[in-house]
Amino acid sequence: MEQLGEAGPGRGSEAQQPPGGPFFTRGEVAKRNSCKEAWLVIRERVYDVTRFVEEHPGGEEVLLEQAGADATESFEDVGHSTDAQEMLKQYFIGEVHPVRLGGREQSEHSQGGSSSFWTTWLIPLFGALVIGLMYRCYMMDGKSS
Ligand code: HEM
Repeated sequence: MEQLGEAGPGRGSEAQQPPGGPFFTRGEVAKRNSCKEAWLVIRERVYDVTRFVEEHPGGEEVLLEQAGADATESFEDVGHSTDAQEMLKQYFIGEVHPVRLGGREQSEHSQGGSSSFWTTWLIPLFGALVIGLMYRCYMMDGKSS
């Protein structure tokens, strides 16, 4: 709910052409999937419809079914009126941020890359050191006898 406060000033006229944030991941939206908190994604924008669920002319069930998910298709399939499109603004809280998602995926990849670097180089290096030491001991043994 803390994001609601943050998003407050962004409502109204700014919601039509949001300036940028706040941004939410689809994972964050997916957690808001109950009647206590119901968020929807419509055209890459995030809407908090918690207080609208009971007022929805199409019934609360359809909204709760879509809560936490991307409702773009269902919203458009119904052929909502321009009034309904206008109403969206009231519930706008932010946008889905694909860059942030991409960034996280990338960093996971690079982390995986660095761990494979260690397994690729450190283990063989350690093995070579042990073999070298064993060879040296073997040679010294040969010399002493
Ligand atoms: C914040 C999102 C939504 C808003 C503001 C909204 C608003 C409205 C409004 C104002 C109506 C009255 C008819 C009209 O003016 O078009 C309506 C009807 C309806 N809505 Fe929504 N709606 C939303 C999301 C959804 C979603 C996600 C679904 C789909 C599952 C849905 C399904 C329906 C249905 C089935 C009707 C009844 C249509 C009819 O009686 O012909 N709505 N909605």
